Amino acid sequence: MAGFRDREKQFFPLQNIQDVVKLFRDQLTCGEEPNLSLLSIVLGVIENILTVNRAIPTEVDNSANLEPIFPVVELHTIEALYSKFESHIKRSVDLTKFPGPHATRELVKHVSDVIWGSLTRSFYKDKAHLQSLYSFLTGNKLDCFGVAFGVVAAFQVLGYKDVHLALSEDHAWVVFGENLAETAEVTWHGKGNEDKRGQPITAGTTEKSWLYLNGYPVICTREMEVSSIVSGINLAITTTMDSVELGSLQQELLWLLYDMGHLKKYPMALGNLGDLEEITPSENRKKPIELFQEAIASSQEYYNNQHVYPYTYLGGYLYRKQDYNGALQAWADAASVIKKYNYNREDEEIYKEFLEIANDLIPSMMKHVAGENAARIHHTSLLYNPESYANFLRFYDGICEWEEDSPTPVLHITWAKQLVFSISKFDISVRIGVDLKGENGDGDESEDSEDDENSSGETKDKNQNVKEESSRNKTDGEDGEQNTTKARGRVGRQK
Ligand SMILES: FC(F)c1nnc(N2CCN(c3ncnc4sc(CC(F)(F)F)cc34)CC2)s1
Repeated sequence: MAGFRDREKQFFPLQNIQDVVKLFRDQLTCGEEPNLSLLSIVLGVIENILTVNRAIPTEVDNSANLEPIFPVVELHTIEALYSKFESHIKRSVDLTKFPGPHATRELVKHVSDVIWGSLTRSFYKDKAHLQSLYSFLTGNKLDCFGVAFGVVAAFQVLGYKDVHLALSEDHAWVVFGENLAETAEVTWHGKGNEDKRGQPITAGTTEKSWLYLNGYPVICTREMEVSSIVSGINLAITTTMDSVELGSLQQELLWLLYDMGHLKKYPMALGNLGDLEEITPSENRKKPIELFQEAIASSQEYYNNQHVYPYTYLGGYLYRKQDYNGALQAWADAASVIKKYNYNREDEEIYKEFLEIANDLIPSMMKHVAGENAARIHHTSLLYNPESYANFLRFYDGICEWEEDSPTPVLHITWAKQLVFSISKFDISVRIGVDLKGENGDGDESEDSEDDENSSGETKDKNQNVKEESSRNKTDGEDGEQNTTKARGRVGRQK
């Protein structure tokens, strides 16, 4: 049995974060493919101990031992799980019927059936911590992403190099065959949708569909498949508490992958790293805002700017930083992406994202600035800012265009009520386009409003972005736990 080569064995036992980083670095630089099954099992063992099976020593006085709890991961634990996966896959797939170097659709469907067939019938598929092979091997449970990843890891165990993970913002499938020209569903999506496992993903399916990113999904290399399991580490101990150690491990591994260029074409992983940096800034590393902007640039450069999450990552961050003008611009940009799609019943996740922005975040932002008397008096508030108003309108315009020609309606009475509430907070001067201050762009007074127009025909506005540093109240719970300070609703992976 192939099992482990001495090269992996030398890194065990894993006693701390640096040991795990060294194992990953070796796997990513050793010249051969990184071993997806090994790395998924290692992350699953650590995640399980730090979140699910948190053995907090009750009798020990926790306030005394400030040492964070990092589990010691023994070689025999990993070896046992790895060989269980390897033998399960090799025993279930008779390759004599599949001679060629490339996978076939029949074989992809069969491997998907092997993974699928091992899952316990009744488990709550939305639960957290079901994404790794550890969950598959110890609990026979996998979430939607986990099944797709499991198929790809199984093909690596079988010696195939052409089966790779394809990722959208809320679904996963595989590409395979010569030049990765073939696609196949291998997992389910959402609730109450019949799975289409084995079927190709055709142009008809992907066109104007957010779930398939209009044909611009992330096509993973082996190294990007490693990025996907690192990005998929779930820090949640409870809905309000995250593991500090697990977050630190995820952050270190994402920087390792970033430095090696394996996040370059993976906008969501860049956004994930930006979130981690907001919570626990690393010295001498890029700032969150830079990472969110790199995620946007990645989508623009590699995915025809068809991804929405890069803009909502940025919008959420700016909102938390109370840079409300910036947040409105990012959300208007997000709406300018979604307007190119038609909304259908399998797109609920992105619907929830825009619903929260329109009916929760923007209204509470308007309430917040309406109370800022100083900004009101000096007209520096966004309520007097024509650019903010323009972004606000562009946001709603994008959502209306998204709804046009869609088989499923988007807007309903709550959207309309919240629109009326928010729009009424803008000052009459920006809504009717009169510049009450009478100042034009170059600062001198002039009655004639024509002069206020600059070359691009926009009314220049002296308003600066209204920014106040928000003091992020991070309160640590028990030793090694941290209240999640993320203001956004969870999307995509199951929390
Ligand atoms: F837009 C912001 F508010 C977001 N905050 N978290 C967001 N997530 C975080 C995690 N996430 C992801 N992060 C990395 N890779 C992937 S691949 C994928 C689709 C599926 F799960 F494979 F089906 C989801 C996803 C989904 C998007 S968007």
